[in-house]
Amino acid sequence: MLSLKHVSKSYQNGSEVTHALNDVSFDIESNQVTVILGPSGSGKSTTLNILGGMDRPTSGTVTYNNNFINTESDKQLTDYRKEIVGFVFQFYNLISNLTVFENVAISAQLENKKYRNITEKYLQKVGLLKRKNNFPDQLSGGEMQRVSIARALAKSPKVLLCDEPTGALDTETSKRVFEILKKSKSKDTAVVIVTHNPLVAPIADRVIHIKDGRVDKIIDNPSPLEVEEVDWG
Ligand SMILES: Nc1ncnc2c1ncn2[C@@H]1O[C@H](COP(=O)(O)OP(=O)(O)OP(=O)(O)O)[C@@H](O)[C@H]1O
Repeated sequence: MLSLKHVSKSYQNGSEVTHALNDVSFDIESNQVTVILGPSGSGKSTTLNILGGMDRPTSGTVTYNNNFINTESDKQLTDYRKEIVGFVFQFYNLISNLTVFENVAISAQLENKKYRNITEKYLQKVGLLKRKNNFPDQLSGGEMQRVSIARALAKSPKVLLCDEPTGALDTETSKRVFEILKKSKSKDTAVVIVTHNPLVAPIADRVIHIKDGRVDKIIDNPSPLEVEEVDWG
């Protein structure tokens, strides 16, 4: 579905060049949770930005359903981000002067006139319909993250990209978020979770280990664990 082939990415600041990714190749499949795992500075965010069409590789190719997204125009890349990708960020990125309902509705409206029903459906799915008239600062961190997942899902993304989605949450709250993310995979949707936390690996169908900007190993897991079955330490 989504495929990186021989992707390298360098950043140039003045005379200094940082090689963030070196010859990275892997596939992301729908109906799977893929965890991209690696220590700080290993290149995870760079990988996610390239998968999400927010950045282009220095060399190599990125394809979505066999279409090259690395060579597309800015307009096509914007369409890809808008129509195909949903994002979940570590610090939620909710709009503070909009209600929970409005934060999700903005995203639902992008694609459908029935945005009220869609918004309520996904708020229900993350267990927050009754908080729809609250503002983000009236919610806990875990609740804000669940709203941000509802917002991402409301546009029916084919690829849900999550950057350290539980990085700011305690263990119990994180488990609820992972349960929702795990349920979000479908035959039409791939879920990608970027994290430095190796405890997340057992819930994934595929784990891509990144080290020093390279793929260290790729592990396919035919029987991933349920969130409740994992020893979270
Ligand atoms: N815009 C940039 N300009 C220069 N160097 C960059 C830039 N973005 C990332 N880097 C460098 O690329 C390397 C990989 O960074 P990246 O953010 O992808 O790692 P990461 O695994 O996501 O780290 P973390 O878990 O700390 O967020 C690092 O050495 C980083 O300093």
